Amino acid sequence: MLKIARGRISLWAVLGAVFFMIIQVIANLNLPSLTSDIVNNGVAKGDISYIWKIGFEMIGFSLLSVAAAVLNVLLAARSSQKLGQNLRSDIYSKVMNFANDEFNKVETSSLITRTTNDVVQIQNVAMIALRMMIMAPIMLIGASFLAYNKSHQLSWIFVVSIPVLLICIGLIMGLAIPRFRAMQTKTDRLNLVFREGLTGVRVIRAFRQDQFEQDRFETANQDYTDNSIKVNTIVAFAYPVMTLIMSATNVAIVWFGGQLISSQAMQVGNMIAFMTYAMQVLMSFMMLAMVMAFLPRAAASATRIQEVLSLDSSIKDPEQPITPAAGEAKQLAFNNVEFRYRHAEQPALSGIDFSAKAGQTVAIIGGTGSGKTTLVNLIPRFFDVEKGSVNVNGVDVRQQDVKTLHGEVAMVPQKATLFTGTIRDNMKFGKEDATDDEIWQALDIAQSTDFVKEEGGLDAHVEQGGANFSGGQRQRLAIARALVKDASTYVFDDSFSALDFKTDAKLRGQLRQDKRIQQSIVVIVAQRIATVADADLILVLDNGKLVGKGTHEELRQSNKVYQEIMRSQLREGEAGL
Ligand SMILES: Nc1ncnc2c1ncn2[C@@H]1O[C@H](COP(=O)(O)OP(=O)(O)OP(=O)(O)O)[C@@H](O)[C@H]1O
Repeated sequence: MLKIARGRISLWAVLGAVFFMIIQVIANLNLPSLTSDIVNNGVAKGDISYIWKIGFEMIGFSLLSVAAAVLNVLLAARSSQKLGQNLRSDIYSKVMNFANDEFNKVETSSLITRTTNDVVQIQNVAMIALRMMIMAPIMLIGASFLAYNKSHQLSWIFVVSIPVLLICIGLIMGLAIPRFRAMQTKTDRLNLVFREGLTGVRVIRAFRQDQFEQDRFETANQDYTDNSIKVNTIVAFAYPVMTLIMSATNVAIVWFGGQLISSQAMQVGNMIAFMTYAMQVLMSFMMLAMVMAFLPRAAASATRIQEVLSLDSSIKDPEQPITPAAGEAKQLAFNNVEFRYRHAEQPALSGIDFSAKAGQTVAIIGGTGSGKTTLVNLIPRFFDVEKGSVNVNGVDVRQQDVKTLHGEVAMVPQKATLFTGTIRDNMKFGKEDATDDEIWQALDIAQSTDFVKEEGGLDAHVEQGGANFSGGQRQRLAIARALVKDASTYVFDDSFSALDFKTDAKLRGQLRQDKRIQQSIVVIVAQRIATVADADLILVLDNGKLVGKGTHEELRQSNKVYQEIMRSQLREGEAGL
């Protein structure tokens, strides 16, 4: 836990909090002694001026204690909130730099729990640490010593009450701690089921799985609730037990103290002070117990946060990045590439070898799961190849600065993702200073002008994930967003499949005529022969292997897989040729 706090919490604020806490405890420890003085020497002897004098001293210590407590709380609250803020920022920027592999290691829902709930646990424990964890030991030692000083004869009461208290605390904590620990994993599960239900709500309805999903959520919810109820019941049980022990201690002090007073072996003031110190001793144990209850849960949270923070992105910048020479003709080359997903037995791609230069279009066609998406994901180095190399503009992608490389590749992923904001905000994603003219031009090529105008132009609102647009419209907006960016390679991963034949053809026609695109390389992943037919180079993939490479005419005449795809589409009247 200390590891994740290091560097994220201000040392000065912590030292300040500790300092004021020490002042508060010293002031609190002085008050019972002054009470005993006022009773023994003032009240008992009727010395009014002594009562005034000690009374003022007591007011002074009380004010000092309050002021120190306020300053301690302020500093502790500030430090713990800052710690939480820094942790959230660090987790977020770490996750943003994750490669695809790391997302497979930690579930997205768990990442959200770790950034929110787990961080709150750390904040809470930091707050408690800066108050109770400092206060309890000082108060325990100070109060025990002062109580013994006030009355040696009554000190044996501690010998009974402290072990009884410790046994009760031990039993309660023994029952509560494992359940406290389980809270985080149960929160994870609850979030996972809730998130899946939310994102898949339409599918759930369409498959009439509402009841199944509801039951699944209820099970997770019930599990979480049962655990919370158990924890709270145990903790609630602690309160009356502690009060009982404290009351019993008080009764014992009054009983035996009274006998000592009547035999003139003790003064009344000393008994009152002893009683207060006894309460402070027992309170210290209770505070320590509370800290112990919070610590395991926070320790579990700290481990979960540390797991994320220590995950190193598998895609790293090289020590000495090579920047492709400016002004040279753009090019893209795959040199005998082999790639395997982590833990996969078979390579997802092997023997991929092709190259393209500025102005050319490379199309990739193949059946479902043949490796098309995997291939294009290697261009912006979302994964590293196992053998061979991927070169963008003449330099191996592994030797380039990752951010610079991403600047060179404009990608339209298979699943179009838009962000909350306006259409303009979304369009500027790849080029912050894009002008409205540039945006309209990109929207025009992407065949989106009409519906964007209908929606209210560039200021039209885009809901979360682009929910207020149809699948085809989202796809076109994602295409336009990529076109706004100045890149040397434009990748369209099955982006035209949601378009009808006519729009698809029009879009590709306009793409070919665009001056900027003419100086770049276009990579199109498609299922339809019509979409790939006019490409300069068509790659035919089958089961991760490159089984055909050439133009439409060449492949049509000699490539069996290509011919089979053509035949199946002609049968279905889909080829559009
Ligand atoms: N993250 C992943 N981890 C492990 N295996 C994966 C992963 N993504 C894809 N694969 C596997 O790699 C192979 C190629 O998948 P890929 O998504 O590249 O195919 P595709 O040709 O794009 O398919 P589609 O046309 O259906 O999108 C498949 O067998 C798939 O199961």
